[in-house]
Amino acid sequence: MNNLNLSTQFIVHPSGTLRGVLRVPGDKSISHRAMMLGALANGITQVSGFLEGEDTLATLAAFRAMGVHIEGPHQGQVILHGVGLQGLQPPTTPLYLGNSGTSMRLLAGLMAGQSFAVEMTGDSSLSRRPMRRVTEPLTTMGAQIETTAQGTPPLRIKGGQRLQGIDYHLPVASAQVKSCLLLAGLYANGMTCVTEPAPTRDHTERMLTGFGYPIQRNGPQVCLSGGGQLQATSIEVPADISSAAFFMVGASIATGSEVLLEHVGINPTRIGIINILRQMGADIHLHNEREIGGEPVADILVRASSLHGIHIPEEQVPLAIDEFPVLFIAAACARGETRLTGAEELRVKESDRIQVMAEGLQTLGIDAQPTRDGMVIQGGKIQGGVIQSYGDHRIAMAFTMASLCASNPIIIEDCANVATSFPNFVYLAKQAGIDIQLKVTGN
Ligand SMILES: O=C(O)C1=C[C@@H](OP(=O)(O)O)[C@@H](O)[C@H](O)C1
Ligand SMILES: C=C(OP(=O)(O)O)C(=O)O
Repeated sequence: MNNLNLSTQFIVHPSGTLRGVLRVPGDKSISHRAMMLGALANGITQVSGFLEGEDTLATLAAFRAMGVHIEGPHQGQVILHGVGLQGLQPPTTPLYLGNSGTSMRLLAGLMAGQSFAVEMTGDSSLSRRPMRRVTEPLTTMGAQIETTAQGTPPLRIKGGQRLQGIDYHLPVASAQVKSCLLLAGLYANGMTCVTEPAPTRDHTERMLTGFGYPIQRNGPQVCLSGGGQLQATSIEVPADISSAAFFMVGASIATGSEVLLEHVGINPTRIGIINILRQMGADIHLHNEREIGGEPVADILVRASSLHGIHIPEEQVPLAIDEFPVLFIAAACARGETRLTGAEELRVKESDRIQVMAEGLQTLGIDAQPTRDGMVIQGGKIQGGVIQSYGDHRIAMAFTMASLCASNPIIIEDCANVATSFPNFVYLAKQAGIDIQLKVTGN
């Protein structure tokens, strides 16, 4: 996000192969949760590998605004002087959360349990995103929250309410809603249980365990009781598989490529990208598998291969939810038809990722037909063209990878938000062999 009326373009020329050893930045989901739990723990939490992206910095700034002393970030190191679950101070201004849905939805759960009122705002994209999915169950727990008439931000949370535990069945597979309710449950009377319709990322559950908070898992259900304490710990954040995904697809589609992605989180609830690409014929090997701070990690070796279209299994959708923009690029470069169904959630991300990706692929000469809940893509020859990313970081990075199969340059508009999740994307892309220029113009 910038507020100086600057416009940021990527100009990407077709280039040959992707090569090298790359370490992409820290996992966004884990970085957010490390700030939240570290701030609310008793004692000092040391975090390394923190993602210094705009989204996670928004979460960090929110806790500073509520009186938490936080040192850093400095080269991914953050030291949080936890204030305990009851130790936050009322912020003096609304909490501005930029582009970050994760910040707003998870903080909604935490803020519902505070004794003071909070207002949370965001940029134009976040201000369009649906919040009833969190405000409705939080209201059932006893919270008092106002949204716009459309159920979008700003959120005004009254505070000072006694929350009651809830037994909630998620209507959509969403880790943000699950996490929001578990975090509210820390402040609730009795037990809070959340049942998910399909597995979603479980970083909140793993990290709560790491902070010594008892949780019970029973198949699709996870429960905790309010009234406990978080004990400070140290956290090493692995590299983000959602950022690595761009290079996994890039290396798969660019002839002669070989890329080693180091220290990437391979939590089973996040590896849809590996499962789907392998089913399409990708050459992906995991090396040096290990566990770090309760999260599995590996080095991922990807070599070029000849991809073919598939019908993406629906159970993989929540496990790859942020990777579909770049998976659509893989599909455009694959032989035959790729069909995605069961992914209507893509319509309510930073942009409508079904519509925006279909539009961009069509601009590049690909037959991509959007459907209510997915897309049908015929692999083909990618031409050059000018793509609108609509300020969505993952759209901008996905079309950068399309250049590896393109016949002519691709210009991508409105790319500043790449800094929300992957601030050094252009640098790493260049290092790996992509011919990318960043052009910033004033208007
Ligand atoms: O919990 C999280 O950290 C996230 C959950 C996902 O959102 P949903 O829960 O809305 O699917 C994902 O798209 C987002 O980037 C991060
Ligand atoms: C959907 C995303 O993030 P958020 O919901 O936190 O804005 C994303 O990073 O792709």
